[in-house]
Amino acid sequence: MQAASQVDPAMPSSVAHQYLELTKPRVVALIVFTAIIGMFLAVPGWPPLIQAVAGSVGIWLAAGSAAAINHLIDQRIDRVMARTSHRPLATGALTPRQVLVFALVLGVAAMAILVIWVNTLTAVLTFASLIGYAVVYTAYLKRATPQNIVIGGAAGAAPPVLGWAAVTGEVHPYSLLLFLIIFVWTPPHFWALAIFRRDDYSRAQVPMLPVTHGVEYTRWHVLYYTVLLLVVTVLPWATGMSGLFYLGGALILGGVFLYYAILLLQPPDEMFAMKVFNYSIIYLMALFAFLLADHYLATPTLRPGIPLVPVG
Ligand code: HEM
Ligand SMILES: CC(C)=CCC/C(C)=C/CC/C(C)=C/COP(=O)(O)OP(=O)(O)O
Repeated sequence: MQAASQVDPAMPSSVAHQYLELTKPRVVALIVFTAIIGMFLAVPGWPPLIQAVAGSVGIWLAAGSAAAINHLIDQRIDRVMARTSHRPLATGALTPRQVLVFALVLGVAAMAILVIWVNTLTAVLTFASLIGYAVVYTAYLKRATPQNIVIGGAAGAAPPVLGWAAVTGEVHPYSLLLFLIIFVWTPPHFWALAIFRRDDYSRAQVPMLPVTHGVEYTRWHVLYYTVLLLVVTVLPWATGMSGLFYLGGALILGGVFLYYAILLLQPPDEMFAMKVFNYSIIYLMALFAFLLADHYLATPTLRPGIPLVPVG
């Protein structure tokens, strides 16, 4: 079965659809979702409208630009791997020049929007994330070390910090907790998929963990990071950022993730790794939804009252 591909390769696709495909729309949708939750958590009521809307659009365009640059740099790899062989550059539907111009237009528009309507701090941090993913991860780490996605995960984990900074102009310690959650979530998210797609990576000579260290080793590392994730997701409650409603949700979602990770050690079938991968996406979406719901529903008295920073 074809894993989470964004365009059915059997269907004729419009030029607009090909450009959309370059932006990795579903991945970027979840990235922007986490940024928007960061904005809502940053303030007691509603976040300021202009900064919130412009911040979301700017982060979305920047992430789309980074994804398009990833397509450009990864052309050779994408052509070799079954999962990515339908991509616009791999099939020749778009030329490298078209992709470069598109990425530049998105990137420049993102920076202009963030500088003009949001703030310089958000623009600088977003630019750093763009370079972190498009250049540091894609051009270097991905080809250099099986720890590529652990280190490179920092770019994908940045959006809640970007969202928080967009509406407050500061990097708050609480926003770094949200960064930490996505950072620790990334290895089980990706390695589950990489286990299933290991032949693709092996053929493309990309040193992903299941290729360099084997499937068994990778399964254990999915489990280690899932345990760590369960611990890290308690921190928003333990530091007084979120209440018991969030904690309950985090423990249930994390418990299910842990159950999946344990089953993955002796999976019932070959497809099971993809079930873990798919659950990882539902997990992150639901965890951030719990953070948001808790922010508005839970009463402060349900919090343990150990704020990271002095209140007021
Ligand atoms: C270094 C960090 C990451 C790596 C290496 C990674 C890797 C991947 C890969 C290889 C896919 C399959 C894509 C496809 O088949 O087209 C995928 C899918 C996905 N990823 Fe990640 N990911 C990372 C970070 C993130 C982050 C930070 C988010 C969101 C917060 C995210 C959300 C998603 C979603 C929603 C999908 C499903 C896309 C679909 O259904 O087409 N990923 N990821
Ligand atoms: C500005 C900003 C917030 C940037 C966000 C960066 C971003 C778009 C992160 C997405 C992470 C991702 C899909 C990694 C997979 O790349 P891969 O090359 O390993 O996967 P592939 O084989 O599917 O291309």
